[in-house]
Amino acid sequence: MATEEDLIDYSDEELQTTEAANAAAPAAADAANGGAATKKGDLTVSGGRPDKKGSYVGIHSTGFRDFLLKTELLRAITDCGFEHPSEVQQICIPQGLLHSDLLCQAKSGLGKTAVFVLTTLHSLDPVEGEVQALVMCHTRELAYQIKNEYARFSKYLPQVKTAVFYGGTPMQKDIDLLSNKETRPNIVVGTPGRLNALVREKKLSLRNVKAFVLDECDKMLDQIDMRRDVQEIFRNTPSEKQVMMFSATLSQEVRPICKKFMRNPLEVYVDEGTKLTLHGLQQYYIKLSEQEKNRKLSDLLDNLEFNQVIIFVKSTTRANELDKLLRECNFPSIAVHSGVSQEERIKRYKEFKEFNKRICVATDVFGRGIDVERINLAINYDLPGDADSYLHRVGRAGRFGTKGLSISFVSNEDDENVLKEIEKRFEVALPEYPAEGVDASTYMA
Ligand SMILES: Nc1ncnc2c1ncn2[C@@H]1O[C@H](COP(=O)(O)OP(=O)(O)OP(=O)(O)O)[C@@H](O)[C@H]1O
Repeated sequence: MATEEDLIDYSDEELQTTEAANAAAPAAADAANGGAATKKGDLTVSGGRPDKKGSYVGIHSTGFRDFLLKTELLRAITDCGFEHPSEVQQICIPQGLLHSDLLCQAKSGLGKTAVFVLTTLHSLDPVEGEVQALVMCHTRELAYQIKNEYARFSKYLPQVKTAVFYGGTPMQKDIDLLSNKETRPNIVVGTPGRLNALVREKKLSLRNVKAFVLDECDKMLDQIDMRRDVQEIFRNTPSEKQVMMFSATLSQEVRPICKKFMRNPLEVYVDEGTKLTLHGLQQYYIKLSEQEKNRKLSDLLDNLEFNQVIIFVKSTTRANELDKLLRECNFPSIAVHSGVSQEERIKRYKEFKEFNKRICVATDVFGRGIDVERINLAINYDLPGDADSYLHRVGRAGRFGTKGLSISFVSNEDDENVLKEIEKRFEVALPEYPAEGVDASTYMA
């Protein structure tokens, strides 16, 4: 576990020290593991804790029952319609249940959320008034979504209380909930700014925290303000606890930063770019000028079959303008971005998630983590600035191995460079969208 001093700030100098330390750490983990990292399908696995038979990652579980989870959880899993654990769940849930720290990368949409939700719910001893699990992520809608995942899985555990806290809402409501022992949650989900404010004001006590989770951890630790909040919150938790972090993208640079918060974590990585590509997702680009984008988008929406579509733009202004334009053309559109009130944002998120709207124009607030089952078309009206953001965005379509289609508009030299970066990073050739279109049966489930 990193000491407090280690976490004060991440100057370049300090990072070098950490990298040196971490260069030794995997070797130590491998030695304990009896050899090099293990390959499990698309994943490379190392570190972690031994199970009863002394094996580290060779825990063979084909069904959720093999995890020996609480029966209440197994019932909820069945109700959710989950039949088999995904690869990442097979590897990480048993280790999570052994209280091992986890640093986990796996493709978009393959069920990372259930890893920490099930692990924390299984390990939780719901003592009234004790916050035992703390889960943080980078956007308010994602926090809201995670809170709902806890609700789904704790359906048969009525004594477990979960609450979500994020900015843009009256803090007094959070304080009221936390100040009453009877309403105080056992599991807190939230965004770091609000959580840190509650901790600083001594309204949220973290002294009983046993599990500390960061979803989309690379994003959270990349952004300096968020990282500062995360660190401050971390310092207020006991040193003896389980730390788990997740993302579909974990660059070599961010891994040592994540590991500063951990003790001999199980490390799960997708080290080959090709293996981050979603197999069910067809990806194309269209070269066009900025002026041609609206016409092209309208043609695509008219001609393509889709259940729900998410259209990404680069700014709140553009999101509003495009949404307005689409609605004027009678497309059932909705816009989600940081320029609307928080209450309205959640309302729109729900409308889209519940299939009351089929088209969502969004900025990057919806670029990661958001899980809407029926999205099978993702359009980059504006291409993002980097390959990782692209991967997260297109991963909104084709969830949990389903089929999907993504189309990216390329309208200037910067876009062309990003396109090249995407092809290089994920070792894929991104073809031009065919003039004759794409047969719906190839991307519709
Ligand atoms: N074992 C399972 N069987 C069936 N569906 C599952 C299973 N595990 C997760 N899912 C479903 O798959 C979808 C994607 O899961 P989740 O949102 O956790 O993915 P993720 O790995 O966090 O993706 P991202 O990196 O994009 O955030 C969800 O709708 C979830 O309910």
